[in-house]
Amino acid sequence: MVPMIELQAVDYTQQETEIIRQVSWQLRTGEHWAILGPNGSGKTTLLKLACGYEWPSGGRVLRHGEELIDLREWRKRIGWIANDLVGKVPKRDLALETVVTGRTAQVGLRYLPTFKPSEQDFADAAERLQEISCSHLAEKPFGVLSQGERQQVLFARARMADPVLLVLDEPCAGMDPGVRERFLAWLDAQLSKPDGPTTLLVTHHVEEIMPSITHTLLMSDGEIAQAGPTSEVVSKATIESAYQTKLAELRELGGRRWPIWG
Ligand SMILES: Nc1ncnc2c1ncn2[C@@H]1O[C@H](COP(=O)(O)OP(=O)(O)OP(=O)(O)O)[C@@H](O)[C@H]1O
Repeated sequence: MVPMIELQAVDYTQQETEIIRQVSWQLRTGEHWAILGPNGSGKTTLLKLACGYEWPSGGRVLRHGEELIDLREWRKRIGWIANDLVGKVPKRDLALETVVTGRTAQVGLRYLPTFKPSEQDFADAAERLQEISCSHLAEKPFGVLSQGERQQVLFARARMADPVLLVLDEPCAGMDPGVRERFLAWLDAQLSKPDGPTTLLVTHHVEEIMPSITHTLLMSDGEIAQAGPTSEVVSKATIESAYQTKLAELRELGGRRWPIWG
């Protein structure tokens, strides 16, 4: 099978600083990957290169085996759920209205003069919420939702564009442990579905790599330190080396790996 995305010896330099060096990696349709790595190691830059928001300074990025594709069309098929999006959604827009805006690249339904959703758009949005067991959120203003519920609504919104790839950039940042655990259990159930979209999850926390996220890529100082099955990549030695700190133990429990620092 031709990879959905293939990076071949990719370099990325800005202001004479090498941010990404000689990165080669393949993402195949249906795979779910976690992207780990210390602050500033190049995770977001790698995603931007893979998704076509930045151009490499050297090497090649292939999408479905081709280098030259219409990037505007390609980007439309990527659901990128970043935390800055949460801050951009008007608080009084209802969850259903927020999901509807997944048909455009913008948020804020009441402020989009050129986008007048049809009844079918609203019906599709309701279906997206129903698919992920979140119909009860439809009539709630986005501003009153918990952080976990906001991520669920943005997930449904991303699915309005029928994405081939979902990118979740630190979705659990700022969640309390209960909200986080419920969100992760829900996410794991979504990603375990056979028709679930190919997914990349950026996180700083090893225990957020749920069993459905079968592959992990570890960035270190602009290079891939390791990439492959989560069970091989996420080990005590690699985590200690990546974060330059001691682990007393990396405990396996419930299909997840829990670091005990110190
Ligand atoms: N356009 C740019 N110009 C100059 N430096 C940049 C640019 N984009 C990124 N960098 C630098 O490249 C490095 C990698 O940034 P990147 O955002 O990819 O890291 P990250 O692993 O996602 O970090 P974090 O975990 O803190 O979000 C950082 O040192 C950052 O300051």
